[in-house]
Amino acid sequence: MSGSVTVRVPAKVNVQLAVGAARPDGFHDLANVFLAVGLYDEVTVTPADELRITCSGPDADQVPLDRTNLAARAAIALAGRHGIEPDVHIHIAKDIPVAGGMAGGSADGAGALLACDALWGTGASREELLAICAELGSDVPFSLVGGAALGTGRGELLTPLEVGGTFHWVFAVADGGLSTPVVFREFDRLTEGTDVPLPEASPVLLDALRTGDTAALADALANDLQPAALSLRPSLADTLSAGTAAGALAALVSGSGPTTAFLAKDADSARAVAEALLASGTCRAARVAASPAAGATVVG
Ligand SMILES: C[C@@](CO)(OP(=O)(O)O)[C@H](O)COP(=O)(O)OP(=O)(O)OC[C@H]1O[C@@H](n2ccc(N)nc2=O)[C@H](O)[C@@H]1O
Ligand SMILES: Nc1ncnc2c1ncn2[C@@H]1O[C@H](COP(=O)(O)OP(=O)(O)O)[C@@H](O)[C@H]1O
Repeated sequence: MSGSVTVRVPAKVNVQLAVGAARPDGFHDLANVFLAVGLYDEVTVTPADELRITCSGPDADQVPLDRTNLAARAAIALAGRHGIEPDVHIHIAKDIPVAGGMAGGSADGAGALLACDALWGTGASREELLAICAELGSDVPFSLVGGAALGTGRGELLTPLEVGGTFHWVFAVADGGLSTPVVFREFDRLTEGTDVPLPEASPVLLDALRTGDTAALADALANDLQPAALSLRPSLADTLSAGTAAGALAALVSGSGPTTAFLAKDADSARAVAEALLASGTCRAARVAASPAAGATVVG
């Protein structure tokens, strides 16, 4: 066992996030239409005397460097199944906003899993890798597969989706994160006493993805967690308005937030919206990215 393996893993945006009522296990059934976007973390694993994690990048100080890190949990889970010690140095080059509703931790979990599988020669099947991903978190299987997919159950049961074109996005990064369980709890509070419908994917939205129709996708974007994220962070309404005023076709909170996502007509428009968002002072950073993006990929 020698050398290192590096895996590149994309962020995601949820183009539709339909949320059902809370289940007895505390999770919510979802119709979660994931789209991988071209913002990436890179996870590098190198043999070491013991499990160790380091992280670089603008948000590195917000990433846990102990065994709660999803990348560490992935290495431990794979090693445990194959009767080996998870003695690796995991380095995360983090470009995905932390606690931003873009599945950065999930990306690192999927990336570390694929990287350790290659480093250790464990030869895990795709099914085994996906099963470990689902144990790590609801979003982790999608980080492995990328592209676009419908996630049902708590989001971990994936059906790949066809995407017929390139979509151009701007992501406005907020100051500070939002906790995913806290946002789901706020959803429960806001929907208390109402009949929460069973979550279902929108055929119109799936068709817009399949045909690569940006205007139709803009009309169909939907996030049931958005009212909860806005209730917890009312200032996000200003960011959403600033992006649409700058020419975005549509705006929504990405997953549990607080990152906000703006769908643009084309790459030039995306750059203009990003500049206007930054100038508006309603976000910490504005990032441009195209979709779909490939899932976790060994790059070195
Ligand atoms: C909301 C979504 C949308 O894709 O992601 P983010 O926007 O936060 O990235 C996901 O459902 C988040 O997935 P993930 O971040 O993997 O969550 P998990 O670790 O599985 O669960 C964390 C907590 O979120 C809540 N949770 C998560 C998924 C789900 N279907 N129902 C839930 O109620 C539960 O309180 C759970 O304890
Ligand atoms: N590798 C990791 N990168 C980022 N956060 C991680 C990681 N492992 C565990 N976490 C924890 O997961 C929380 C959620 O982070 P993240 O996955 O970036 O956001 P989100 O769930 O909103 O997409 C963080 O606050 C952090 O405590």
